[in-house]
Amino acid sequence: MTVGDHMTQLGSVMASAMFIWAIFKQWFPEDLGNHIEKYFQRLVTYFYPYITITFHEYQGDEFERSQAYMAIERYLSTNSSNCAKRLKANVIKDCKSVVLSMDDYEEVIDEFKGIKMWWTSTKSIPQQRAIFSYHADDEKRYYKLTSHRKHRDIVVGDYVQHVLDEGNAIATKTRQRKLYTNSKSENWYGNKRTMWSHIMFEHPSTFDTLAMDPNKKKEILNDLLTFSKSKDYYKKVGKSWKRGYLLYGPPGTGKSSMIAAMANLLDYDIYDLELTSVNDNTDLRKLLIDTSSKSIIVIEDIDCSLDLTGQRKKKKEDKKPDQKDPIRKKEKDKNKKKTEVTLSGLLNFIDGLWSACGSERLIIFTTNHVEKLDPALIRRGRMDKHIEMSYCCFQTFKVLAKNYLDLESHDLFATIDRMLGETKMTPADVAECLMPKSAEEDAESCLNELIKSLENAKEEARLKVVESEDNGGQKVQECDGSSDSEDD
Ligand SMILES: Nc1ncnc2c1ncn2[C@@H]1O[C@H](COP(=O)(O)OP(=O)(O)OP(=O)(O)O)[C@@H](O)[C@H]1O
Repeated sequence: MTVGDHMTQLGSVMASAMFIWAIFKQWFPEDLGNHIEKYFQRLVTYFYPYITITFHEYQGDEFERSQAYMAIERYLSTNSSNCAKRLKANVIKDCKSVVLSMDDYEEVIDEFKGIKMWWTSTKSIPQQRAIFSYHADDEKRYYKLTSHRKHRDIVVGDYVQHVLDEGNAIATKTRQRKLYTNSKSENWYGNKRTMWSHIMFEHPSTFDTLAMDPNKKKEILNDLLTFSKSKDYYKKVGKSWKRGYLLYGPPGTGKSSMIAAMANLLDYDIYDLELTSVNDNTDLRKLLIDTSSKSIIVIEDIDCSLDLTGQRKKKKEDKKPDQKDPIRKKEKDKNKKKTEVTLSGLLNFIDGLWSACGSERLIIFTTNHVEKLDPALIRRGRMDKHIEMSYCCFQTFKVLAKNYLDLESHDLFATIDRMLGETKMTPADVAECLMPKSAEEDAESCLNELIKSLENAKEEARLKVVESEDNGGQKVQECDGSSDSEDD
């Protein structure tokens, strides 16, 4: 008879005993019943020849999924999915591959140094669950490892460590990066797991495809690589291992493309934090705690997300009546209603005590209006590196021409170089011109289209200047006129 058979028999004997006890318990006084139950449990433990260890998905009040649970999940998916009969399938990578894991209450057997280990995946459902308030997220999952008591040292020491190491190694090999976004605070319920939702992150932008000044690009690349290798350095200087980047520049200059390239370079997840969906500072902290290491937390268009812009300056401005500008007042009121996250809450999020949870993290703000931001928000130490993404220059154009047309040189390049110096066009607009619109369109016609667009942009800019000069002149005349009338 195998250990498994013994275990099954013992299990059923004990289950029967428990059942009988449950029937008779009601006939005993409560105190006596509890006493008997306690000693009965001890007796069972004494004779039970196995040890069991449970690994819970969430431990105590922690927000994060247990690292051990996740490592075991990966280990069992890889090593035991062949023998499990009931499996859960997770489809990943655009439905191209499937990862199998044990279904609830499924059992598999693993072998280590000739010793059998039984793994069961189980879940507990809250006892006082009300039928209407019950939600799948309230279930608490755990893995149960059972083995013979005589191998206790090997099981607790070597085997558990082996499973965790293997699980972590699998994670590194099969890691699929994710793009998270936060759901509205009102929709968080159950066991804290609904704060972030995600999709697989598969953005093609890299530092090779990113069009910008090559020296600036190299500097950013080196900065990122140095950061990712500086765990010990950060520890030595007593700083938490994170770095802040401020990306600013007009729309269409590649701020989002830069973030994607950073994530691809460092193999990090992205948390796209929508501040307007966060109720208050407490919720902001909860979100932060629920992010993982090796990640980028992005707040795009920080100037629009919140009424955080130049709060100190704002105090002075507040004295100016908003009645003069009803649209601005309306906008401000709308922002106030949207969220109660404050500047100090956000500063805490970036470098307060809670920000030290997790490590190897980038925090990135993007804005189209850097001048509007409160200096406290972007001072060095918070936003360590300020990166300006600017209009297309010739160097930028050359990268785009290589990406879009496979061209490294052309007779028209000289004209484009001169024209880019004379007018402002974003890389997004240049890229649009360079993209062939039909199979017949060749590289030269794309370059000609770009030249035409540049001419148009130059003409539009010239007309704007003339118009504003005219308006300026008119205003001066009006002023002169009014002073004349006063004199009169
Ligand atoms: N510097 C760049 N290098 C390569 N491609 C770029 C660059 N800038 C813009 N593009 C192209 O233009 C598109 C829009 O750029 P992107 O979204 O990165 O700009 P953005 O600055 O984030 O704009 P917004 O401020 O409106 O979000 C991208 O999909 C990309 O194809």
